[in-house]
Amino acid sequence: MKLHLSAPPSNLLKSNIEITGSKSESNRLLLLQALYPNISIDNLSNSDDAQVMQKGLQVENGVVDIHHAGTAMRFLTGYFASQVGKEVVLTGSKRMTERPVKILVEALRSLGADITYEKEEGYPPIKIKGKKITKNKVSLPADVSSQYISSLLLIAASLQEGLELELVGKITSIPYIKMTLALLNGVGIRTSFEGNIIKVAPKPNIGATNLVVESDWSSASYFYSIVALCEVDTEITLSAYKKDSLQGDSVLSEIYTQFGVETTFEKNTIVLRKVAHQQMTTINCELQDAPDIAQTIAVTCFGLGIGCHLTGLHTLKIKETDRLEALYVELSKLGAAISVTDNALTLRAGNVIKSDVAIDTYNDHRMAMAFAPLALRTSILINDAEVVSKSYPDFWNDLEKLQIQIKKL
Ligand SMILES: O=C(O)C1=C[C@@H](OP(=O)(O)O)[C@@H](O)[C@H](O)C1
Ligand SMILES: C=C(OP(=O)(O)O)C(=O)O
Repeated sequence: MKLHLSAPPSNLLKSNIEITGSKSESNRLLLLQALYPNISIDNLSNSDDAQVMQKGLQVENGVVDIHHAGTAMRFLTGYFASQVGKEVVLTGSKRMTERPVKILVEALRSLGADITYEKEEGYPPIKIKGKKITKNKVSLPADVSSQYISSLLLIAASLQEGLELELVGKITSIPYIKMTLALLNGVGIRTSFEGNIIKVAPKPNIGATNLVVESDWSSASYFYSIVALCEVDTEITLSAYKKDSLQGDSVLSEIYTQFGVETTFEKNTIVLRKVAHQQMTTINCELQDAPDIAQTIAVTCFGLGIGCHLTGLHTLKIKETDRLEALYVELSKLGAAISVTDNALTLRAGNVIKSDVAIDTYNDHRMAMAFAPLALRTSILINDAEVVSKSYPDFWNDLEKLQIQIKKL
């Protein structure tokens, strides 16, 4: 599906949007619920990734296809490795077979798990024969993906002796590890995280516990970008959010003050308001803790004609696509002066934005959603726009509630 997006010349918006639960929190809680059936969950994510996770958890034997869902791939690897009597082949989309799992597989093997590669060493598909895991100490590199660590932490309390992890190297995407620990604590599991050691105490059972998932902050990022690109007094209200979020991407509320977006927490909503402000020429942003909002921020800067230097982006190359390369190609098509390295992106201030450029999305939901707000500055086309369903199936419907005109071509 190819979409043509445009907006009327005056863009002063006022709107309310409801976003469903965080896909990261949802996929963690779904796994915990499979281990501890007394857990109930409200405001689950309606994303494809949460759906494949739910389906995957129901499989006892056979093939589990998690499509593009990185968290499902990594979290289910730990889950099936520790489920005695279950035997599955875990696989996914073509891109998923290029996203590494070796660090996690080696950590699980050193704990006694039975996992073998079906094709290429280090990558899905993998065959997992569930085993009782009795060892309780493992050390693993922490600088490639936090999802390997979360995967181990999520099964940790269900193991006989609990688990102690030693994290080696610079720890990446730390808020996601802290989110996992906070959710474990939320269901009554004891944990500690000191220096590079994480300990999780064993917990065979959990009593009736209800958890409400906060809505997805990464999805909120596209509305931050829209408000930044709109006129003063534009106001978008998003629900349901809270100030003490577990999601690292909530740092958006601070980052976007630089673009004149003010956030107010009112009851269970956030109100994003465009205010008059001094526009900067260039911003610097370290995103090691919030890699999923890099694309949104780069495009906002381009739309505003602001330069940026974004760092801490080393994990972007192994996500749904090589996001650094994809940003380089697509922003260049629009007229940007951009350069990227293996872990950083630099955009020069003051570009003219070319009209009617068709943005390729590379099977990456965030490419489609990050570029959509540019419709407020010029008309733009989005190729394979259905990719958004990975995290935000209602995205285009919600965009239509704003004054963005969407035509299917
Ligand atoms: O644990 C999670 O829910 C996630 C962790 C991050 O991955 P990395 O730790 O691989 O950066 C993030 O990019 C991903 O969208 C979700
Ligand atoms: C990287 C992402 O997801 P995952 O790694 O879970 O596929 C994302 O949603 O931006």
